[in-house]
Amino acid sequence: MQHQSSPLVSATDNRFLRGGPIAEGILAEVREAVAKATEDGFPPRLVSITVGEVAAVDVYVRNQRRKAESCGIAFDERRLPADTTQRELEAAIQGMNADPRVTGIIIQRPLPREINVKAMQAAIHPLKDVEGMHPASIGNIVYNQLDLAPCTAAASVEMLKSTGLNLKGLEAVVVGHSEIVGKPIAFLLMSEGATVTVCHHMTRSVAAHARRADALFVAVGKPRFIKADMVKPGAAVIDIGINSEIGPDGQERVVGDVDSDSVKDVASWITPVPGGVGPVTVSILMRNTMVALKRQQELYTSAFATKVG
Ligand SMILES: NC(=O)C1=CN([C@@H]2O[C@H](COP(=O)(O)OP(=O)(O)OC[C@H]3O[C@@H](n4cnc5c(N)ncnc54)[C@H](OP(=O)(O)O)[C@@H]3O)[C@@H](O)[C@H]2O)C=CC1
Ligand SMILES: Nc1nc(=O)c2c([nH]1)NC[C@@H]1CN(c3ccc(C(=O)N[C@@H](CCC(=O)O)C(=O)O)cc3)C=[N+]21
Repeated sequence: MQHQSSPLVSATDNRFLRGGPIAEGILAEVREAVAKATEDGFPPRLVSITVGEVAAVDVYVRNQRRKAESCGIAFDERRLPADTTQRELEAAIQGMNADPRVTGIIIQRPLPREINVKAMQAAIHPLKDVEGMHPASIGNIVYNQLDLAPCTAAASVEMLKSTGLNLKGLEAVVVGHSEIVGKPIAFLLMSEGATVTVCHHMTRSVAAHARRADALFVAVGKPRFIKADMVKPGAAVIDIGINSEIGPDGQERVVGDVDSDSVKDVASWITPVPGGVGPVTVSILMRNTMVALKRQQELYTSAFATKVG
């Protein structure tokens, strides 16, 4: 399917950090890894679990399937009914943990309120945690082991790196501190040597912090939350928000958290939505799948290797 690109993105305007080429670069490496693993008898397989009907997740899952299949990764979609209990979901996860054909498990958020998402994330075997959300995976990030990080956070930092800015000592401000986006971004940036400030809904003046940022990461979930007067001239602005709204033409459209019409005149770099962090997030998931597979392969080989003669 052809995605409509943001009207703001123009081929000649290099302030816009387009995600497509970065995503493609990552996928090219993944394709090679998939071919090699398949040849070695370890074909990768992802399982996506969705509970109930969640429109916001559909785009994400569709893009996951498309990218997985384009790399040769098998993709199974399990759609469980909205009234699935936590016990039932846990049992399904245990089954996948035990199934050697399953490389990685993705629990699509949001889950119904009755289900404890943290408990479910922890129920996934750490070796099958391709989203980097298991407490053990998060712990690895804190210990500066960065090869398998939460996808959106890793994608956001990848976008910043594509500017060529030196991250050491860079003033970075992250707005939003959710477990899947804001917090892991802060850890990754610290590991890269940036000086990091994290803002959330109790922060007294988000604007005062944001204006000091050389790199501003925004993951709040509110359209046009960041306006031009909150951005330092010359900054890199990484817009992680994915919000659906009705445009002036009465059509539904996807917008980020940054008022890009005004911010583009102040910032040196800005990521468009759509076409920015989103496609890179999905590619990182594929890369994580191959990191997980490699770990499983190593474990299997060391556990069962028999030397004859
Ligand atoms: N591109 C991608 O791959 C992905 C994009 N997203 C998008 O990113 C956005 C954020 O997602 P997610 O982190 O899951 O959302 P959450 O709703 O979990 O988190 C939003 C964060 O924003 C903070 N916040 C809310 N209002 C304010 C405010 N007025 N000032 C400062 N901080 C505020 C909240 O703080 P507090 O907790 O203190 O209330 C919270 O930490 C959404 O638009 C989502 O769709 C999400 C996942 C992946
Ligand atoms: N466990 C979990 N992890 C997530 O990371 C997670 C989640 N659940 N639930 C839903 C949100 C949302 N999200 C998206 C990621 C990429 C695109 C994406 O690829 N967007 C493209 C296409 C947009 C379009 O086609 O309209 C773009 O921005 O250009 C969209 C949405 C991940 N999330």
